[in-house]
Amino acid sequence: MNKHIAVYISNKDHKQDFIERIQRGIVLSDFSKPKAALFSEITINKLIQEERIHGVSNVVTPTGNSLEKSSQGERKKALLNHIISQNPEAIIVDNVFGNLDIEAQSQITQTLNELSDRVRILQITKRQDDILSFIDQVYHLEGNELIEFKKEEDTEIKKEAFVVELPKAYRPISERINPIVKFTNVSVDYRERPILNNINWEIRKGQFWQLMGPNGSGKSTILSMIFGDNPKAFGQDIVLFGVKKGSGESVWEIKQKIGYFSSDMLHGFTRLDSIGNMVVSGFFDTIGLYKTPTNEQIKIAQHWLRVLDMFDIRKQDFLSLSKGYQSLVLIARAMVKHPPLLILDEPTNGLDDTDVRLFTQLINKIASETETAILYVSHRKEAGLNPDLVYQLTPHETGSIGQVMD
Ligand SMILES: Nc1ncnc2c1ncn2[C@@H]1O[C@H](COP(=O)(O)OP(=O)(O)OP(=O)(O)O)[C@@H](O)[C@H]1O
Repeated sequence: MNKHIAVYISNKDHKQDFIERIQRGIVLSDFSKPKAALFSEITINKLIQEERIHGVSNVVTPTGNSLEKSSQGERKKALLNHIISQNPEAIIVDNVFGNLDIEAQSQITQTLNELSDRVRILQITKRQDDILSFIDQVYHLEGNELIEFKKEEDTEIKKEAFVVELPKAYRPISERINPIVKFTNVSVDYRERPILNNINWEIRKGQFWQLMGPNGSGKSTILSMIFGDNPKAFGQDIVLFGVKKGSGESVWEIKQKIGYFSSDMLHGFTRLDSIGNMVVSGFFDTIGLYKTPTNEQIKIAQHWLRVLDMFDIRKQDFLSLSKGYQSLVLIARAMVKHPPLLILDEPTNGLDDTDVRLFTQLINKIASETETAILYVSHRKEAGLNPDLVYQLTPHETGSIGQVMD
């Protein structure tokens, strides 16, 4: 009988180091290299790097696109199929459901269930709800040691974490900017493959939206037309902050009005910066501080640090914080300029249960105390996070159509 193991880790544990120790046979040696394959975003990122260097990858995606041009979900499905085709003795499964839509989650659960008859599975997860049903034993980490994990009653006091009121708007959000985003009959295709079909959607001041849709339905494509410089936006009827896209405004001008946070940002920082500098740098849309902030900007940033209860540790290195606390700092960084729109792109991917609770409280506070509209993109319905409106993309052969759900 196979013994399947889960290790329930928190953001305080160094996941990548832990996985490396497993692969080197230092711990859980049945899952060392080359016996066990690694199903993880770490592997996907490595494959994308290789693809950039060599131009090709032997991992085939369902659309035939390169991994880099594939959606997050397509990449994960392709990697799992590739791993299965290699017949490994064991698989390390890291953050199994991250970025996957509900249907893909149930497909992957079924595939792993079937595999579990012949392949040993080691699951690494930060979310208790994600522990797969066939897992025989669950551990958690204490330092480098594995300790048997028993689900305890949730003894944590669920008190409100952020008691300080949020700072008032730095510059009032103009009454005239409404709607903030308006798409009229927007259609997109890539190499003649239709992705979006006649999208009509508007985001109004202060609204809290969730953008949903299965993997590959075009969520990131929509975001890149709002926030990025996707060339597909040109010639389309997209109005951002009252200005038609492509009519002369620069990407920089648009970004000034948008606060953006994606869980991917947590992997991008290498240089050392203090927590305080990180927050105040949000006024300049730079990572780190290159300009001298005004006294007003410093005051607002300090106010946000007090909201996060991090004022006293503002001089500490940002990178010394856990991923969960780093996310909170980056939300404050996105919010200091009090933008009309805050985009949260898969924000809880990779966070642990405790951090998600804090994160949810901060977003709810922003939704109730500011006039900033929130666009939250995720497959996950986080308990306690309640968007007012959902925009649902449903794929069709002629491209995804969009619908407003209440
Ligand atoms: N530059 C590109 N060239 C070709 N195809 C692309 C490109 N960018 C995206 N696509 C394709 O467009 C489709 C929509 O991708 P998009 O990333 O917008 O989906 P998504 O809803 O965000 O998916 P996920 O939830 O998996 O991240 C996918 O099939 C993807 O492969």
